[in-house]
Amino acid sequence: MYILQTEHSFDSAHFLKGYKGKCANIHGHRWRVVVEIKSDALVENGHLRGMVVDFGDLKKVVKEFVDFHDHALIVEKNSLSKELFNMLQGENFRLIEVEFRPTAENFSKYFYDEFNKKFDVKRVIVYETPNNSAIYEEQR
Ligand SMILES: Nc1nc2c(c(=O)[nH]1)N=C([C@H](O)[C@H](O)COP(=O)(O)OP(=O)(O)OP(=O)(O)O)CN2
Ligand SMILES: [Zn+2]
Repeated sequence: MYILQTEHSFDSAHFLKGYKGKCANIHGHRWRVVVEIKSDALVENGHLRGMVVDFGDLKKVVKEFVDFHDHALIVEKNSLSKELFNMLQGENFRLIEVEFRPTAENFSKYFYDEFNKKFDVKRVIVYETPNNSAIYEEQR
């Protein structure tokens, strides 16, 4: 099996509602998203011969979606009061509401599901800090 790997990072804030510790406060990370795609075969003809996919095409898709999350406050749905949420938006802060608690684990599945729409994804690794990461992959 061939595996291609690419990565892109975004800087954003989050907090973990109900967490007993410092991560309950709004704080930021440089989130590093590593995407691996897999294939048993390579393209046989044409200008992509010998490749799984063109790194350029893979990078473009990963960069575009990951960049959407840059410089935002990522908020789990219903974890802020409607009033505060609206006030922050009223101040033009960029909020991204997600359906999940914004942990590294949940982000790894979130990115896996997104990129798996276009590529055969082996796994996604999300680094929340340089030393801590979560991996999502599906059992075969
Ligand atoms: N399994 C998980 N545990 C934790 C997650 C997570 O996503 N999955 N997230 C957090 C917090 O978001 C937190 O930001 C991480 O904190 P921490 O590991 O303490 O990282 P720091 O680099 O800030 O630690 P220092 O010791 O202050 O350097 C918590 N747990
Ligand atoms: Zn955090």
